[in-house]
Amino acid sequence: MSRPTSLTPPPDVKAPDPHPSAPPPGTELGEHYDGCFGCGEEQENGLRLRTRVGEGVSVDTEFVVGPGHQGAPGLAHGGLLTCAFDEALGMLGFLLHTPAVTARLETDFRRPVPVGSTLYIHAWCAGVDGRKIYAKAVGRLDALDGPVAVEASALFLSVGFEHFVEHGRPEEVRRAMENPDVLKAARAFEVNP
Ligand SMILES: CCCCCCCCCCCCCC(=O)SCCNC(=O)CCNC(=O)[C@H](O)C(C)(C)COP(=O)(O)OP(=O)(O)OC[C@H]1O[C@@H](n2cnc3c(N)ncnc32)[C@H](O)[C@@H]1OP(=O)(O)O
Repeated sequence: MSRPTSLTPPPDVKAPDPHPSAPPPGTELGEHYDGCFGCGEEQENGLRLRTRVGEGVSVDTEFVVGPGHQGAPGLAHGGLLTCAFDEALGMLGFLLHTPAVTARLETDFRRPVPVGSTLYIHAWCAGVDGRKIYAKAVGRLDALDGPVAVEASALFLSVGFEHFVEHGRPEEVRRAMENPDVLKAARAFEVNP
């Protein structure tokens, strides 16, 4: 089946406000699940990214590129850079108060990202149209106003928590639901849409 390719919201769609219960700017959003490759503390080989809430529906994520993230010698692997962007963009759902999954993600690599550098990723929501969440992100090298190295555009789709329960391997889903923080987040989304 052919899919629309546009990652731009329809012209009448405006950037949304954060949900009233969204944490204020400056708040560090913890890991959403300890086994997550992007942010989980228990994921041995993961990126362990940390994300802070920005103004409006936006977040800031830092990716410190280490020797374990190489593609070419001394340079970050493009797939891992895309992963860091997916993680940052995925966190926007928490400010909109809806669990959401990536449907489409396009990454533009503008400059090589060397090992030892920090990528400052700023991600924001450009619009919400029904279940569709249009999001953008830019990653700058070594400073908040550093040169642009990577840009991304994405379409996320809001899903219910049943998406994860139905599709995830039962062992991990069960273990995640035993974590009071995950359970609390799931309940908050369910009772306070
Ligand atoms: C228990 C622990 C919980 C922890 C929670 C943590 C959450 C955070 C995790 C964060 C981790 C980081 C993030 C991650 O890594 S998320 C992991 C990577 N993503 C996935 O695994 C998602 C896999 N895909 C799906 O599950 C389904 O395809 C989804 C749910 C996305 C849509 O299937 P669904 O049956 O629901 O919807 P639909 O097919 O009727 O489509 C609806 C509309 O959308 C349009 N459309 C669809 N696809 C595309 C596309 N590719 N391009 C353009 N448009 C697309 C479509 O045309 C239609 O438009 P319209 O005709 O209405 O105009």
